[in-house]
Amino acid sequence: MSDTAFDAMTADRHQQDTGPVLEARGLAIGHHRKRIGEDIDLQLHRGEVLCLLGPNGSGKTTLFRTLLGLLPALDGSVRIGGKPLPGWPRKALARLIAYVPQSQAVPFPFTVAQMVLMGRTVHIGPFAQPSAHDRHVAAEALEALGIAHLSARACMEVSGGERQLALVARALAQEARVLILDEPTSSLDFGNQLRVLERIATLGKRGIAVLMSTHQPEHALRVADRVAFLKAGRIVRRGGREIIDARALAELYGVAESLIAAGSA
Ligand SMILES: Nc1ncnc2c1ncn2[C@@H]1O[C@H](COP(=O)(O)OP(=O)(O)OP(=O)(O)O)[C@@H](O)[C@H]1O
Repeated sequence: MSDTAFDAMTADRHQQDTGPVLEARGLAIGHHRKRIGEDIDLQLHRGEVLCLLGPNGSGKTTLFRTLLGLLPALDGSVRIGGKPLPGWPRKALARLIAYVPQSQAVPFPFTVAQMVLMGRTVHIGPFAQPSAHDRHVAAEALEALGIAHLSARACMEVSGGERQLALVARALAQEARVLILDEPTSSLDFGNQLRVLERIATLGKRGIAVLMSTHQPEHALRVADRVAFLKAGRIVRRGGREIIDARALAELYGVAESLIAAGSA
């Protein structure tokens, strides 16, 4: 599909706001053909922040990677913008969806600014250099996450949290319509957690669809329009923020309700 055709198609979809931008139906997920989850139905709409909560090993990352086509669906289907995932050309998908994985080593000596500028790759022609606009967007993303001062630093030489902020900045620079963020605040200090959450909420308001996982229910309470609980590879509960209560969390994480109540006292 040409870029122009793709733009026309997605612009048209956005105007009409037809259906979910991302949808899974009866999805089974796993590794090496071994199922770790099934019967997953999920819909993500434009301008919506959907938070996935679930214990360690419940399948959040596996689900994200399957939704992105990085792992094969073992059953069921994934549709992006109404079209089956396997029908999407890789490049078009890369322009539409940005993914921030849980942790990512950066083995090459890129600077933070260069890495964030890489978010623009999907907008730049095969042998072209980044334009002034590309640099501007990347600089804005660095600014938005409060890491402009790290621009010239090597990615290998910044802290894990700073690198995580740079990865979120790279996703912002990509200007994708769908963001999939795997525990985007996991190694951030309190202030940076709030900064990233605030950014996520803003993106939602701007019409970007965000699917994120978190181990902190209070983060979902801050930004989520909808919440889904994933337990042993199945969505066991879904709804608005109000589904996050002590009893539901106790059941999800297998701890006593009194322990949760004590933690929030
Ligand atoms: N590459 C792999 N090969 C085989 N099994 C895997 C692989 N990656 C993950 N798993 C298994 O799949 C299950 C789900 O893992 P996954 O990483 O999706 O969980 P998660 O909910 O993201 O966990 P966490 O909250 O700890 O990040 C786990 O049992 C895990 O051991």
